[in-house]
Amino acid sequence: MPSLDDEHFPSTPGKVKGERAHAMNRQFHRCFASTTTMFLWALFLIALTASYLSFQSFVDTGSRYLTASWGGIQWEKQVRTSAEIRRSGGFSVLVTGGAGFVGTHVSLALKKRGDGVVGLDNFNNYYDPSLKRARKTLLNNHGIFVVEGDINDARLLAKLFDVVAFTHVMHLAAQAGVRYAMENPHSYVHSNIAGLVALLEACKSANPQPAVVWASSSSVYGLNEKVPFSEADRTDQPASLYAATKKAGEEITHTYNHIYGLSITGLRFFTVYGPWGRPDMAYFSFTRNILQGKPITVYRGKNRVDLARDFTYIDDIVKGCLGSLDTAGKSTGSGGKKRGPAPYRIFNLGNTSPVTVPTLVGILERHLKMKAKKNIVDMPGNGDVPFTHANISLARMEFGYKPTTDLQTGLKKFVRWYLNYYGYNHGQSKLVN
Ligand SMILES: O=C(O)[C@H]1O[C@H](OP(=O)(O)OP(=O)(O)OC[C@H]2O[C@@H](n3ccc(=O)[nH]c3=O)[C@H](O)[C@@H]2O)[C@H](O)[C@@H](O)[C@@H]1O
Repeated sequence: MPSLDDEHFPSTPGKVKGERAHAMNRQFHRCFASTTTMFLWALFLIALTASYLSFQSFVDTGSRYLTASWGGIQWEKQVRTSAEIRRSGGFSVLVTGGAGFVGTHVSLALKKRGDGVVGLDNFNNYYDPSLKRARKTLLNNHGIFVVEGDINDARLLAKLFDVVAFTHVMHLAAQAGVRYAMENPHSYVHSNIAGLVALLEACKSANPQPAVVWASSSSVYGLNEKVPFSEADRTDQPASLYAATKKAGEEITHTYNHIYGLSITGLRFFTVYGPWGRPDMAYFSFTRNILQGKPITVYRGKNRVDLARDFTYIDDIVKGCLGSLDTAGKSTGSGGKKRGPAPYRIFNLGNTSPVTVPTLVGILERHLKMKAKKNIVDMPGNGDVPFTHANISLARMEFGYKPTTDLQTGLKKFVRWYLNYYGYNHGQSKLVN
């Protein structure tokens, strides 16, 4: 049986040898030529990719400089002027989340008493950014400059500390909202973990180091059932990713206090509400829906028990924030080196009188003079906790914290603001959320 080779090659042995060698030579050349071509092509493609990437980074860098909303002599002047202290013994405070709900109120209160204030806000679209812009205008009208930028931008933070020797940082920038964490978990890690670390890095390196007061949350109590919630209670059972990032923040700030001597105060806010509030919160979205004649969803706990919150009015929270700043105590480090122990404190800032969600709806109905269309549904497993209730004795002892506004009074002020801000067209033209 002829082999395959015999079929392909002539039968004369000598010739076969020469022909075969020639053929193999040709094969080799062809092969070599095609390898070289492939190699050249590969080189060409690598060069093309590299030049594309460097072009992209050139475009990015270029556009960063073209579109950067910070930097320059005029910008620095605005920052410096805004940070000017106008009372003896006053502070210069960097307020992160400056165009946020609590940030706006705290900034105004600080400015009013003569402290210097610079806001920092990234104006993200978690909720209607036009509300944040309106708050910014309000702040500008009171001589407060709000820098547009992200707490994750280390260069911006370094620049701010370069321009102003901030005595305090009121850190309120965060991804808020308990239930949204299921939709966009990474935004919580980005702002509440990475952003917090970026901020603490800047604070620890600053010379002098500022004292840091920052917003933790009542949600850290998670599945804790002991009431009222005291600072020493368990906080190792968070019910939502949001709560977990706030709890992580308490641990992270502790390490910066321990290693670098940063003065740290964490404030556990309890469901803060009021004028200029957050449209994603229940009292706000209920008001909008009631005015628009749309239904509202009222969650109900296990065994048909109503959910309850220790709703806390914004003016009381502001007093708590200022009291915390006033008693913060100094950071001890400088240039990233600890010089001695610094204070590390955590306080509840609540109202101490929980109110059920249906009662909240009833109060809104009375203030709005309209009936709500209620859909009552069992609380979905979305990170919510059935109730919150603050023990505030620690804050009372430390800086005389004493909330004075009940929900009825506070919601009346909120509704007045809401109607004034959105008008009687039920907010349809202004609200996005
Ligand atoms: O105290 C806190 O630490 C937290 O307070 C609020 O979180 P939450 O108490 O859940 O506030 P809302 O979203 O306004 O909800 C209030 C109550 O209304 C209920 N609710 C909410 C939305 C809704 O459509 N229906 C409804 O019944 C919730 O279950 C909850 O019991 C804030 O949104 C958080 O950012 C903050 O950290």
